[in-house]
Amino acid sequence: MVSRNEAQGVGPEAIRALRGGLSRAAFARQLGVTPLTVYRWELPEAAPQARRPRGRVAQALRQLAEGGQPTLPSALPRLAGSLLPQEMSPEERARLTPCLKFFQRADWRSAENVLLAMLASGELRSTGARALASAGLAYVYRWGFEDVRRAFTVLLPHLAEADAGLLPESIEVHVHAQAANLFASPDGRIFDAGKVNVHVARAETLLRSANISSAEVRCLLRMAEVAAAFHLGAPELISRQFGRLEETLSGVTDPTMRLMATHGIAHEAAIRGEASLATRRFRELAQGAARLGYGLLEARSLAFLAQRRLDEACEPDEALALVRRAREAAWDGRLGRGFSFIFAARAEADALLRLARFTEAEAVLDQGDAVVEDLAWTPHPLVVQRARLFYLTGRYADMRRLAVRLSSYSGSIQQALTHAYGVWVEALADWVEGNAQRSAESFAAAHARVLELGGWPYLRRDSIIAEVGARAAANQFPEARAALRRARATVEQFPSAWSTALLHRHEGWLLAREGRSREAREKLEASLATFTLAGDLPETALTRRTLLRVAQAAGEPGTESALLQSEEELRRHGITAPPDFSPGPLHAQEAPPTDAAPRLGAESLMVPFERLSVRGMGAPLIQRELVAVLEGLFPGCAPRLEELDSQDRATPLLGQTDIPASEWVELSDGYGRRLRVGVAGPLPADGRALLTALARLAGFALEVAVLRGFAHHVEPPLREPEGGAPEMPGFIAASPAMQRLKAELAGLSGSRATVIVTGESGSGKEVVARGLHRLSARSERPYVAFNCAAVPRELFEGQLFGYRRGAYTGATADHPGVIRTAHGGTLFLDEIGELPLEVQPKLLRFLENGEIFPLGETRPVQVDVRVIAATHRDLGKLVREGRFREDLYYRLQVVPVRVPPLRERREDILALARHFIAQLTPEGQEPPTLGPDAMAALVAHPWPGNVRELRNVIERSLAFGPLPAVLGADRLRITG
Ligand SMILES: Nc1ncnc2c1ncn2[C@@H]1O[C@H](COP(=O)(O)OP(=O)(O)OP(=O)(O)O)[C@@H](O)[C@H]1O
Repeated sequence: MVSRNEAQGVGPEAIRALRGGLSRAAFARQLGVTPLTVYRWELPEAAPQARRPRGRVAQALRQLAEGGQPTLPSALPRLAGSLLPQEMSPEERARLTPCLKFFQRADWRSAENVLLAMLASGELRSTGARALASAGLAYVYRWGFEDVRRAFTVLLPHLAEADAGLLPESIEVHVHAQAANLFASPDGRIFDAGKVNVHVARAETLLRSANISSAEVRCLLRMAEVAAAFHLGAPELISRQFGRLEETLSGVTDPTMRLMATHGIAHEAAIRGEASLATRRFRELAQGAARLGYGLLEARSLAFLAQRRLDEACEPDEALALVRRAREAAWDGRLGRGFSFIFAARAEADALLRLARFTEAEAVLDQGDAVVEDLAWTPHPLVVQRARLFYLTGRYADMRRLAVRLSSYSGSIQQALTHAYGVWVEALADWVEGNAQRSAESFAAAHARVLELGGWPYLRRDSIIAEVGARAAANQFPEARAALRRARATVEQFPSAWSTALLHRHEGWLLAREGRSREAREKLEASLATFTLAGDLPETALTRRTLLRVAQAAGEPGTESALLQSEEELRRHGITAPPDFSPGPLHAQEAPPTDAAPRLGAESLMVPFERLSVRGMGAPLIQRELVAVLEGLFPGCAPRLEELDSQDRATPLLGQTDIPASEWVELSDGYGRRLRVGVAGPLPADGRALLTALARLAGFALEVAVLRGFAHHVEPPLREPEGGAPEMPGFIAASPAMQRLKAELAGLSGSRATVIVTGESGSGKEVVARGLHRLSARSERPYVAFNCAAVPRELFEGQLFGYRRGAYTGATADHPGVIRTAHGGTLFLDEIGELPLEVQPKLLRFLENGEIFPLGETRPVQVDVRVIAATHRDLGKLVREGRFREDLYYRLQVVPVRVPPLRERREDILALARHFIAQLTPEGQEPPTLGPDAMAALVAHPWPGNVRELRNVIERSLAFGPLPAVLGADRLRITG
């Protein structure tokens, strides 16, 4: 205790005793002085920098030291609280630590239950432990359930404790990190960028002074900064903060946090206009979150993926399916509707608008807006869809009201951007009301505003494209041309098939007004084609009407009735949008084409080339475009697309196959698979050349789509090992496909990830598994193969997980089980499709946390094993049939590796044959060489039994009689 004498003088000992368990910084905050001052008080009297408390502070401290009630300063009574236990006890730490596992697995429900139970039971006594538990709970509510307000309620008392300096530094840092994220959260009533900065700064100081090195805390701080920059609507700041976040991420091991941070990074790519990268990232994130069972993040990623795909002009049903999955993952009764729901609503409404399902679209927008209201969020994310709804259904007064709502938005979330959207909606309202000039000015103003703000490619693109049309309508041709150049550059920079189609329409309109009706029609045809293929009913109908009006103005006969039909089509869809804004006279300077025969030659290539070179199209759309273009170019020619295997056997993909094709051209699908496009004759004179040119262009477009990640299935990137292909003795890989596979295996050698190898029976799956083991750091440890098809059901669990003696009748001795046998090494689970259903959850548990429960054992056993599974069956089908658990399926699909059948890689046949001849020739004898007829026979055989069949053929041919010098076809005896 502090002696009266010491207290009188408030010497160093007295100060230290009064400070007790408080950090210097916390103690200093209590007293309203700096930590340096406290430091100086605590120095021995003799030290040159030593100081003593003075004045009212000294008086209050003396009173406190004497056990009396301090009168001044007012913060001091709180010091009494500081004498309660603050530091966590080892027992408390032991109780709290296991919760980390729940966070890492995104098991939010368990984390919530356990933490609530601990807080309610009173087993956590110290302020430190209680604060840490609450910070954990706030984390669960914020990231697991998107319930920011509940998170706040939980954290708030501990923020007061942190302010009062009542928390140990190592725990205070967590409280500030959570607080920073809550103030940065997507809730307009809570968001406060200033407070984010304060809490980040306080956490940073504590990290430094207490020397805490936690990558996870740093990552959380960076996430808070990024979110704050995003809500402020400051793209440049977002990019800068994202750079820092990415740097921090490298040290983070918690898989859930990695996903959360990666989600932010995907967003940043979208904001920067890196469309393909964003699509790829959202797709991967959705898969990663699904594997982890992190419903909310899966839903959010799917919502953004749906929006990305719509931008790429996917069919609306695809987007609706993604939104449906998002709803299932999060909102179908499991979670309240938070921020992410707004984006699911946006994608859903967009898709419904494309299907002309206006009432449903409006209902979805209303649901989304209810969340916007509840969160005091900016209304702009749903604006484009709402404005389109009003435009298509002729609700112009509503459109004006929407513009006012945006322009008068006074919230703090992306205010400037929201106002820019307001200008855009106003411009649209002017447009539909026929005020082209004012509309053009407003679109230009919206565009200028968003350029000033930086980033935000969507509004940039939408406003500049609209300006082209508005300028054209206002007869401002030079301005329209200037806008067109800018619009083209913008679409180049932020590719989107749907936006390109829109730009083509506006450009067509401009050309028509300039009197260049032939070119106008080509643009409009290109636009029409993309909208048609994308299944966008309203835009298709509107574009068709514009096209017909241009044709009519150009004096083309027969357009009257087509126009009537077109109006009827619009009516049928419930579209009341005016024909075109301020139509004005169209000049007909060019004679319309007079014959209906296919127009060939350079000119006729214009539209097809335009259609096939739209940037941002996905691979399926390109394929459909190719067939549609050919249909248009050679009417009645029955175009079709087929895939060819290495034996030239064709599988039809698209188009008509009942009329035999007379012309074929091959192209690649961008992945190296062969396609061919065919048409039935007779073709015009230069038809063949045209077909070839278009096939080449489509092949090129497909390749670009794959490279840019617009293809449907993004294959894993190949990681070339440093210094060329890896050494894998005995693994024959002469074909490009196997070379790629080898490089892929080398890329996987450093990882612990579970790999699933698929491929037909005998194709070499086990060889791949062994190769992977040999390449890995585990190569010196055991490699254990276990065939799931070879073990009787009732013995399965024991064989796999092991058992204690007496665990069941017949268990006469302990058995470690194959998993434990493989400890430190690799376990190859062959025929995983045969795994009994009842064992599947146990294997899943093992894959997730490395724990097994041997039979008869009461505690789990931790094992370090890398699993490589293999199957020749279609696991997806087994899942659909209910014979394989979906969760295990996704867990296994972390890294899929496909071994192609031998017929798809004929370059390997002779290399393998020579390898087997060398291997099977008895020692001391000269291996025979292959005769030319044998080689021809080997290469021609389809090898339904794959490499195993080839090996058997060679083995048989060497087994009978003396070895010949040259192995001829007669000795090979290939059957089947
Ligand atoms: N790339 C290769 N290089 C050398 N040998 C190979 C290669 N691929 C397969 N083999 C040989 O072919 C035979 C069949 O291979 P493996 O057992 O790996 O096929 P699998 O796909 O696992 O078959 P299953 O599905 O029937 O289990 C083995 O004798 C193997 O050594």
